[in-house]
Amino acid sequence: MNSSVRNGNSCPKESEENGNNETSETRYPDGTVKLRNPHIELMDQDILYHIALGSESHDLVEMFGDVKFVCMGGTPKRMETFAHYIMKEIGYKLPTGTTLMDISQYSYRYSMYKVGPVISVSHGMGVPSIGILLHEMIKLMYHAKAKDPIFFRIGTCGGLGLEPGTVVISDDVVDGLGNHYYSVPILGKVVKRPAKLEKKLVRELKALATQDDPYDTTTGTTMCAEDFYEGQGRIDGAFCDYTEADKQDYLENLVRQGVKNIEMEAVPFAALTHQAGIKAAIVCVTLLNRLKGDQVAAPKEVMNEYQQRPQILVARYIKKYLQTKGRLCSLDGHGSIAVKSPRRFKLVQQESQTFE
Ligand SMILES: O=P(O)(O)O[C@@H]1C[C@H](O)[C@@H](CO)O1
Ligand SMILES: O=c1cc[nH]c(=O)[nH]1
Repeated sequence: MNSSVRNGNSCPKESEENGNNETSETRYPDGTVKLRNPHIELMDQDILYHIALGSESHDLVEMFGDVKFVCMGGTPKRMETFAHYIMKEIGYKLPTGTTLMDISQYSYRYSMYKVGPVISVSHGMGVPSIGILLHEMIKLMYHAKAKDPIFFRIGTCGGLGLEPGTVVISDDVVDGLGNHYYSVPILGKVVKRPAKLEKKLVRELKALATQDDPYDTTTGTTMCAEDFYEGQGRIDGAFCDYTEADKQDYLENLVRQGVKNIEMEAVPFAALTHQAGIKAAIVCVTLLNRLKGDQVAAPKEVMNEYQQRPQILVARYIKKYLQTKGRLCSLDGHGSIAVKSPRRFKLVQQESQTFE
């Protein structure tokens, strides 16, 4: 098949690309998500196959209408852990005798938990896997009529010149060719979707890192690779046709271009949330310094502790947001929010930045 590049029409015009593409094209005035797909509303039902939900089989407004945050990360275990952690952090109480359930368990693909206004969902590894999940999560937010949802990726990565365990908030993303867009072959042509993250959200997250954190939190460009081994310049895959020196040159060149970390989902995550007009951020912890090696060799306990770090930062954001909105957190255990009178917390007073 002849593959050509479809330009222009597929990329929003520059005027649409300020901020997070929050134009009348991407949001309804009440903050609910607008789908840029005319076919969906003409369908009798929309089956969200990979998360085991459907617009007719489930009351999605009742189940998910209160969602404010969609947090995703690679593994089901991390996202189950995050669900329990955020439950404690926001003071959410489950009804007596109940436990958290994996809402998508019968998809046998992704795992999803809901804790009041927070969804915690696994996305698997790599671009196609997170791409499919993003289509279905964006449609879920649309069907649920959730207002102004914010998406987070809570991930792991390889660092470039950073101490292992450093938290990186992505302020830009590139693919393995240095492109700032998501290239998707559609109907035999490559469509380019700008991969953009909202800078304000990056600054708000960075401001939540404290001097007391026993690790660094930094911002920078994230490279999204198509593969863990050769795609990230490793020499320990099943195949390798380059030398250690070639690899070192490549990684050092990335550093000169401002790349701080390498993972495998940043580009579709930034592009599809941007396309949907959804605020989004990527927070990853480095498991190793790629300038010093390829093997992920940290012991399990160390790795588990590292993985909590992005969760801690995102939980601070969620707590602060709910505090600022006066919604922390007399949750009644049924997914609805009983609003408490707003309290101004020390953290809110200390920070000069406010949430919209
Ligand atoms: O969120 P995770 O830890 O899955 O992110 C990175 C990128 C790939 O999915 C995976 C490779 O080990 O880890
Ligand atoms: O080096 C690493 C570590 C975690 N995840 C990646 O994609 N790369």
